[in-house]
Amino acid sequence: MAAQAGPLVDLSIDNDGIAILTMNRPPVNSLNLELLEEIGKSLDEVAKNKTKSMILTSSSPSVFSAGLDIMEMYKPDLKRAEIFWTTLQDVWIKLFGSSYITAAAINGHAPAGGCLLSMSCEYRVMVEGKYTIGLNETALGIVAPTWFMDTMCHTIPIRQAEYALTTARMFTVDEALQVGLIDESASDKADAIDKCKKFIRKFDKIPSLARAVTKQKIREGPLVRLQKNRQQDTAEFLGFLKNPKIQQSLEMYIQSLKQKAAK
Ligand SMILES: CCCCC/C=C\C/C=C\CC/C=C/CC(=O)SCCNC(=O)CCNC(=O)[C@H](O)C(C)(C)COP(=O)(O)OP(=O)(O)OC[C@H]1O[C@@H](n2cnc3c(N)ncnc32)[C@H](O)[C@@H]1OP(=O)(O)O
Repeated sequence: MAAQAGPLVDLSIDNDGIAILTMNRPPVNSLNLELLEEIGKSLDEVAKNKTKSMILTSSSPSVFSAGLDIMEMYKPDLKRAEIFWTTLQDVWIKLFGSSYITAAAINGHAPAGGCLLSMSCEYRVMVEGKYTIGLNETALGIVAPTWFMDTMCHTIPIRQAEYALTTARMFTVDEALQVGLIDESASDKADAIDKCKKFIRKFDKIPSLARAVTKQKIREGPLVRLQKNRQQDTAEFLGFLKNPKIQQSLEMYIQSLKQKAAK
C-alpha cells in the first residue's frame, strides 16, 4: 500500500458552521488503528465545539472507505488488535450516538466498515458510478458484529437487512436508493456535499435540543446493547483472530486483493 502523505483526516468548518470530515488514507481509506484514532479525535472536536452538523466524506476519487484494514487482522499483535477493536467501537458510539446532525457524502465504494460508517450517519448521498455499498462479511466467511447488523436494521427494513446480510449483498447506487440504504444519488462529490447540506438545512427551524434528544432516544437500543456487551464483543473479535482457519482465509483474501490490484 502507498506511503501516507499528509494527515489521515482533514476537519474543516465551512461558512455555514458545518464540519466536513474527510478521510485521507490512500489508496482506499482502509480503517487501521491510526485512521480510527484520528476519526475519533475529529468527532470529539466536532462535539466539543458544539458544531451543529458534520458531513463525512473521503479524499479518494473512487473509494469512500474499503472498511477495516485487513492487515490489522492478519497475524496481529493481539494487544494492538484489542486497541484497534475498542477504538472502532468508540468511533461507532461517537458517530451513531452523536447529538449533532450527521450526513455522509459517499464518493465511491463503501464495503463493510465503510458502509457501517455511512449508515451511522443520519443521511447518505452517494455519487453515481460503478460503486457499491453493503455489508459483505458473510461472503468472507465471517459474521458481522451485532452492532453492525443493528446499524443496518436502523437504516433499511429488517427483512431487507436480513436478506442483505445473509447474502453479503453489495448494492449498486440505484439498488441502494431503491431499498433506502442511501437517501439520494449525486452527480459528483460537490453535488453530494450540496445535497447533504440541503438535508442539514431542514433542521434550521427545528429546536436543536428536541432534535438531538429524539435522535438519541431512537438510537438508544443498539448503543446500550454494545455498551453492555463491549468486553464480550472484543473477546469474540480476538477469538476470531486466534482461529487458524480464519487466518488462512484472511491470507487467501489478501492474495486475491493483491492479484486484483496488480491486474
Ligand atoms: C476479510 C476477513 C476478515 C476476517 C476478520 C476476522 C475476524 C473479524 C471478526 C469480525 C469483524 C468483522 C468485520 C469486518 C468488517 C470489514 O470492514 S472487513 C474489510 C472488508 N473490506 C473489503 O472486503 C473491501 C476490500 N477491497 C475492495 O473490495 C476494493 O479494494 C475496493 C474498496 C472496491 C477498491 O477497489 P480499487 O480497485 O479502487 O482498489 P484495489 O482493490 O486495487 O486496492 C488498492 C490497494 O488497497 C488494498 N486494500 C483494499 N481493501 C483493503 C482493506 N480493506 N484492507 C487493507 N488493504 C486493502 C489492496 O490490497 C491494494 O493494495 P496493493 O496491492 O498493496 O496496492
